[in-house]
Amino acid sequence: MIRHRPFLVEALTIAALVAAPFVLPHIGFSPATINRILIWGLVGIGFDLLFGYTGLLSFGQSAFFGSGGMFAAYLLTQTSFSNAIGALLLGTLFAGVIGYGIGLIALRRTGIYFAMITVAIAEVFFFLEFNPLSEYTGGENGLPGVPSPSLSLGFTTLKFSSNLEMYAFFAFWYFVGLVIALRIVRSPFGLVMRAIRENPMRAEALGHNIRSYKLVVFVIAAMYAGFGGGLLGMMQGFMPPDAFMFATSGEIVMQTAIGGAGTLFGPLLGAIVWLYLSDFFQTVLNLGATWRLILGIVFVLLVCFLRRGLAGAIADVYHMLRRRSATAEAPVSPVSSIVAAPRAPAAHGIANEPVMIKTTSGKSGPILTATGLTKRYGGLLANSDINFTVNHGEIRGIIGPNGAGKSTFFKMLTCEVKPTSGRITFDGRDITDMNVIDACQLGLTKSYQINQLFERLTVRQNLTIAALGELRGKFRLDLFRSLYKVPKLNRLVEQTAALVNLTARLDAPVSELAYGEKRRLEIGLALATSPSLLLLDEPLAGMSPQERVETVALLKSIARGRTLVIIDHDMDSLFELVEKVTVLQEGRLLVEGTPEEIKSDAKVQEAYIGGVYEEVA
Ligand SMILES: Nc1ncnc2c1ncn2[C@@H]1O[C@H](COP(=O)(O)OP(=O)(O)OP(=O)(O)O)[C@@H](O)[C@H]1O
Repeated sequence: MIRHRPFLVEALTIAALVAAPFVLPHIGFSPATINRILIWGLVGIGFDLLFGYTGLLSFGQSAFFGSGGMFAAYLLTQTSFSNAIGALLLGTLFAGVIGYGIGLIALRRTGIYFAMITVAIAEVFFFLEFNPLSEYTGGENGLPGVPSPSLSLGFTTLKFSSNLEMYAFFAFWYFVGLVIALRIVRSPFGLVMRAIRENPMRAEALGHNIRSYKLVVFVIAAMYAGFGGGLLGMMQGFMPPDAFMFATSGEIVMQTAIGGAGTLFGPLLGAIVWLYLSDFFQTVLNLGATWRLILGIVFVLLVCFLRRGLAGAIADVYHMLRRRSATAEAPVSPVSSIVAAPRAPAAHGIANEPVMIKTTSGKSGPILTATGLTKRYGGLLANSDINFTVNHGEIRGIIGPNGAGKSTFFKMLTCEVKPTSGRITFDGRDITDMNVIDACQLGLTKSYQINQLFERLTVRQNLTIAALGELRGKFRLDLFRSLYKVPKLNRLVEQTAALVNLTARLDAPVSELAYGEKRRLEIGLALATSPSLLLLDEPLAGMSPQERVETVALLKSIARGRTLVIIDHDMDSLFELVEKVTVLQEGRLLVEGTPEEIKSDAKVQEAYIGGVYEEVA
């Protein structure tokens, strides 16, 4: 087991920051380069939260770096404002406000389209700086005369003018930035960020409003960049216009890739390598313009051979050594970053604790009603005029040949896709026009036919992500709250793991699970949202005969006191589980009845002639 050592990372960082200005000059780093590394490292922390933790690749950080820096420099050089730290913070705020506006637009798209929008935004800001706003930014001359940082204590003023004094100032802010980021990644908010990176579709289906989470992270990254821009102006005594250049964004991306994304320290390590090599190639080897070519080749080699970057490689070696030395202990699960997500303390005697996952609690009557449900994909009628009712506490099966429209039907019920016509009522509310996030928050969710897990996280983290949707609602700005401190979280996670028989695998990464275990986790994710109605889409799909027997037994125990609708092609198993069966064929409801009635129904036999039913009947 990996023990979580509080403040170990922080303590090591302080030690490294204190030692760096005395050690690095001996291996060829100039004092100015060391200060620059800290600035890039700090900007990179914000970028890493956005890219490494949330999976959003932005090429627009130069816009915020330049805006925050110019704003602070303008205050200090063109107005009577003389408080250096105040100017830095106002520049940061300015970058955050711009980040909010841009985030609202850019985050409407995902993937490559999001990245391309950020490229365009960086270019727009570069143009604005040089042309319409040159009166404020100095255009191609930038803003000269930015004072070095100082701090007024009332009785005296601390000035940070020499390289070493400036280093102390920058190192302090780097540390503050790091501590803030560490708090964020260790919070419930931080775990949702990783869920978005791994599988945004599933994060939404588990009730998280991922658009709001992404916007907050985008603003945070913009603020880190804006603060770094302010520091750059103070370090150089001049705010350069090239802060706005696209190359600035590119360097942040490359340094993070070299150092290792999703580690927080990666950008700093990347900056060390990048700036050292660029200094070395230019000033020591006098390579002229060729230095860019060599640096490019080094970048390609590093990224190809260290796919998780330097920080990832260091973490891998560290965990390998720990695994070797801990032969007597249970196998250690590799973590995906230097900063392992905190492990909640183990629950004791969970059998005696109050049950966190909702059961039907004695309600009766319909929980879900679908009326005239129809879904058309272009010319194809996937579902046609389906009327369907499920009562509280009922276990319903849905069968039908391949392509009968079963999965489409589930997608409409959970509000993943909008029906072309018809209405859906859940627990007395019309949910037809609702989205999947709100449907999950209401207590309606499903497990997927093809696993939709958070592959690079552990089983515990997977279940925690699902439980957080239930316990925190669709969005909460708990950036600085510890995961340990979310009430009831640990109990809900442990009880869900027990229900799907994964207690012994809680700290294993999903990528190490056997297929049958992954299928159980798929069900566990849906269960951890504590649904009032759980839809299971082919829970037995792809399982071996032995796994099927075990999973059917598991489903029987889950079914107790719950309302379930289960789709499966394995009719023997399904008929063992359910009280009533609905048969779909070619998008239409063919017939409903008990398993016995369905087995002997002529229409069903005809629908399946030559198909699955004939084989199992
Ligand atoms: N997004 C989509 N766009 C276009 N057609 C779709 C889409 N999703 C499903 N379909 C079509 O709708 C029909 C019903 O598909 P659906 O997946 O709901 O069937 P199913 O009964 O779940 O099948 P299976 O048992 O093979 O999973 C199929 O013809 C399928 O090709």
